Amino acid sequence: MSDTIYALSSGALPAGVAVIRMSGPAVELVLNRLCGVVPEPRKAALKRLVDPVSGDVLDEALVLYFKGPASFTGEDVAELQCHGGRAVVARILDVLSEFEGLRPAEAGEFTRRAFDRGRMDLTEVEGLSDLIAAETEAQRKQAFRQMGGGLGRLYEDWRKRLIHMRAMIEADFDFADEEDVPGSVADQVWDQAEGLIGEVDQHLEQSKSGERLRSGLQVVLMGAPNAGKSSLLNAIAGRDVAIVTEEAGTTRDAIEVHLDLGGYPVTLVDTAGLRETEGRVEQEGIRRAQARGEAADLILWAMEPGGLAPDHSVSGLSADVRQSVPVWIVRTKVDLETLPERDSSGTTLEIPVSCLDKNGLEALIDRLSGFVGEMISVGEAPLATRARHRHFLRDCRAALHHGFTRDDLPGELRAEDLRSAADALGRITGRIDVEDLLDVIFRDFCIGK
Ligand SMILES: Nc1nc2c(ncn2[C@@H]2O[C@H](COP(=O)(O)OP(=O)(O)OP(=O)(O)O)[C@@H](O)[C@H]2O)c(=O)[nH]1
Repeated sequence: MSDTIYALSSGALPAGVAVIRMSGPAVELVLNRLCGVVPEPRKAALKRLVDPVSGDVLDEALVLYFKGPASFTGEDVAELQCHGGRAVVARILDVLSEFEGLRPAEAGEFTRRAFDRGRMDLTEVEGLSDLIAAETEAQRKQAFRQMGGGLGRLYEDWRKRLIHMRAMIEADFDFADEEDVPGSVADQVWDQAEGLIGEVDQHLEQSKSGERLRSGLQVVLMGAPNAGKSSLLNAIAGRDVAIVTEEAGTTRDAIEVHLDLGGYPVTLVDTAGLRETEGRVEQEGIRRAQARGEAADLILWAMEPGGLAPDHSVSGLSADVRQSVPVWIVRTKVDLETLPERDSSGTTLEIPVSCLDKNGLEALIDRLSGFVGEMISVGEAPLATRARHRHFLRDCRAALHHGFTRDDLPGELRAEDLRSAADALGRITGRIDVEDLLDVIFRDFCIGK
């Protein structure tokens, strides 16, 4: 019999209300001892909680009981909605710890029990984790949809189709008689498999947006020392995040701010100015700046009047980065100069900005929002949101493609490819052989969830 677990499931104390949650076989006994009765399932009951040993009244709380399996974990679950004072919560947790068979829950343990009892598949578990971590509206929507099973249903539908295809081929082996047109069932099946390859490809392509939305876009400020990068970061963030001085080489380590641009998450990164230097700390800062630039979704290259463009700077961007990452030139400190007419034939976008009088700032933020909206265009279709999903989708596609193209192989071997493709999808939803993945997935959860 499993332990009964308990934890404070609500946030930091003190708070108006705190929610203490319990799950496991001893829940009914605990409720009987604490409040003298097990309330009717799913009906809130206002009860005095009493320490069964001393008879002290601990608090007056709303008690909710969910009889398993109709509960979040599938076990008997109770929620004590008590006053959110530190001493109140500490005393109730203390009293719970005295019950035999009760112990504090580990991080993510309630959800892990829900998964183990088949209440949620792995994509739903991940959706729940993302929902708790969501910082912007678009992230919230995506996570909520995934938690509701949208993604899991898509993969389950594909998996069932694959199982059906394999069954058709196997039935064909078993009942083949010599008058049948050879290969006709198999041909139909492999036509369907080809269709599924197309669906997987399309899903993988669209899912780039899903992953970007989950993790946020990286916009990295780069340029020569003193070009005005930190000032720009502060101006866009609307607060003093990075230190600004007249001294070149002020910023050493990368500094991040999280922005919500029209509901989409963006991490804006300030980096050390790029130049040749002997200073070991500054060299390390520049190495980190280059690394952030390589991983960026967009580089904003700050260039002060008379400054150097990325291609001409002493320690500018490598050709590789220039090719793979879009770069916008932000002409900083434009309050100091009259902008010369520039040749508009260049392909790099140039945006004039002054952090002193805020000219051009709004236009820059608007352009950024537009860019982010284009990079993360999510529609209503469920999207893969993790590298883990992509990995197994590629395995699925590879197996299907192998079976589809190798018509020189015996039918049994090709049918095996259908099984491998279905198994790869089963690993995404957790129906198949995922023990090794569980610790990684549940590691991100907080206690009480
Ligand atoms: N006039 C004017 N001065 C600015 C503007 N933006 C920044 N500065 C000044 O330029 C200097 C350098 O600004 P920073 O924002 O620290 O530049 P940085 O590129 O982060 O510098 P490093 O950290 O050394 O790489 C400071 O003295 C700022 O006050 C601007 O829009 N107009």
